[in-house]
Amino acid sequence: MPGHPRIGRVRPSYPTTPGTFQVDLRGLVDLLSRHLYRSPDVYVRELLQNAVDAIAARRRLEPGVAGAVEIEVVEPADGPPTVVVTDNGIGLTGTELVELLATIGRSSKRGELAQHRDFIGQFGIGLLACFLVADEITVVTRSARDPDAQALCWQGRADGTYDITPVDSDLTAGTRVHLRARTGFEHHLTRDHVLALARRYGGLLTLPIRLGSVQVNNEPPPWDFPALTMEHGRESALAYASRVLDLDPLDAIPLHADGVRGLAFVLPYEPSPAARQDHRVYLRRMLLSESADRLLPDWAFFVRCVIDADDLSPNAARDGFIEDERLARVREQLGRGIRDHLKDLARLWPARLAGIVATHDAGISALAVHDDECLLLFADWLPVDTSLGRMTLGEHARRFGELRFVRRFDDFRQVAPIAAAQGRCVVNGGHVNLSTLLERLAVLRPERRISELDPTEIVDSFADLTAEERSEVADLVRLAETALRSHDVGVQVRAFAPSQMHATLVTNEDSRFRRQLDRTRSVVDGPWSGVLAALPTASAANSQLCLNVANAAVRELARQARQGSIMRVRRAIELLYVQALLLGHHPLRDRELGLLDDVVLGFVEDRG
Ligand SMILES: Nc1ncnc2c1ncn2[C@@H]1O[C@H](COP(=O)(O)OP(=O)(O)OP(=O)(O)O)[C@@H](O)[C@H]1O
Repeated sequence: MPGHPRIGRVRPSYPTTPGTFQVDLRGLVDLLSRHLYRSPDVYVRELLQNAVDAIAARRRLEPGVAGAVEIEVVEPADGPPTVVVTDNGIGLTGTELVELLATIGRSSKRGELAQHRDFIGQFGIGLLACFLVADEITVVTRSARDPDAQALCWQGRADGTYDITPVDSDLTAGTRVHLRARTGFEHHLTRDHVLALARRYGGLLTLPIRLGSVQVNNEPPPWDFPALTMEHGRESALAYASRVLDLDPLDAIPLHADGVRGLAFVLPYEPSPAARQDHRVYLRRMLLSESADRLLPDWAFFVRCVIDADDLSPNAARDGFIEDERLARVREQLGRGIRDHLKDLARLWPARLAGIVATHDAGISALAVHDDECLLLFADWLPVDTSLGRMTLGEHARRFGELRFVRRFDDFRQVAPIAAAQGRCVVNGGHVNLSTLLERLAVLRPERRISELDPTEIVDSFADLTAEERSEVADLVRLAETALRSHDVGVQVRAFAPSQMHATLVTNEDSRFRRQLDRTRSVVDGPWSGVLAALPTASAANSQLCLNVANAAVRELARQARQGSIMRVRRAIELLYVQALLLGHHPLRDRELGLLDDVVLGFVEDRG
């Protein structure tokens, strides 16, 4: 029938009964090497881990058995190097060889046994890492479960085939894994390389691990150093960081959490905000990763730590832990430990804490914007620029009590010399995030009396002139007002320090916006020019040129104004206005540029 497939009687070329998945082992190993493991070197970690787990399993059977792992490297002159790893662990029976070694994803360390958490492995894929460096894995094993067990040899090949044969072996109980380097991977199996890898991965294991006659693990773990509050412990920790992490840290912090111990080192440089947290993590004293992330709260970006965990679950790539409740709890506890240590520093070694915050203030500030806890922890140690120099917020609070800040860098530049001459401390809130942090701190710590300062307040605080002084400058004010009327600027005369300053231009937020708008109007064409033209222009009420009668040149100008030197005074006023604009980093509009041009031309012509 058209449109319907025909059911024919021809036998199909594929099996029609239920089957089992087949695995293309080479494809799987390629996948692991490219996407799961960072380097073929992980094969040493997987072999050591299996040996340690096998000894743990044997100890369940025979508590107190002395475990040991031997590594041997054979480097023949005319062939690829071979690595042999021997343990005296539980060994494997013939059935276990088929079920566990030859079944990908099958592990003896899951289920009921895993509850005891003696084992490091759990996924049943670790042994495959050996195929990254060898085409064949040979396992000779004798099970410790049966005193009469026969030694067996399992040979697994990268093409997915294996065979098992009984063999004669000197192995009493345990397992011996032989690997011969694949072409192109010889380097990974050379003696020096294997020794370095064994030290890296197994250097802190408690079981004796030997490569030939060399004991691989003879170092105490860093978390066993004497208390870091004791100078000796601190020195050992810092020396460890320099030797193992290639780091010269600002401080070492002891870490403790449920089933976790370790040290955190404060970085001596500012890490990029996007950088990963590269922590060195051990699982039951076996190195899991040197670049684990997400172990600490985000705010602790300035430390790098070394930890050993009993109970956290590694991810399949073994470059970190699985994100679960246990990890979340440990992260919280480690964060608390770091915070407590910093609080202790504030009390006992304030100079050390000041050094830490001085190095990491940009990152700390960025984080504190969203994290009140971080803000409160570090606030007193954050450095700020003030009209009286750089100091920490804590020092500011001790010296001045109340804190006044200006929001913009340009306002600070304008206000700082005047405030400094008056002995007033004004904080520059123009640094990234600082005014936001100060506003938040004002809410969190109201007793600190933190508030924004409008730059016009500075002028308002200048003492008024006496009646006599006022009459002396009356002509100057009149002339100046006339000269600047077309620029929408009012004029005041006051006496203020520093006396070298001729004048200051005081503007508020509104006039700054309008000034910016005026400037934009002059450069915008097209449909927007009509919209911009309809907006109001800057008004005199918002900008005030405050002339400083304490300045000798301004007093001379007042004298010349009284004598009627109208043009000269006018030109000088215009010059002082443009100078004040430039000092305050105000954008110059076209007419102010024209003014500057006129003034310069006037001087040139006078000279001519
Ligand atoms: N040296 C050994 N002694 C005894 N049994 C072993 C040894 N090496 C491997 N096995 C057995 O083979 C199984 C598979 O090992 P494999 O390394 O592939 O995975 P795993 O260690 O269970 O888990 P993971 O993938 O997390 O490492 C193990 O669960 C264990 O039962």
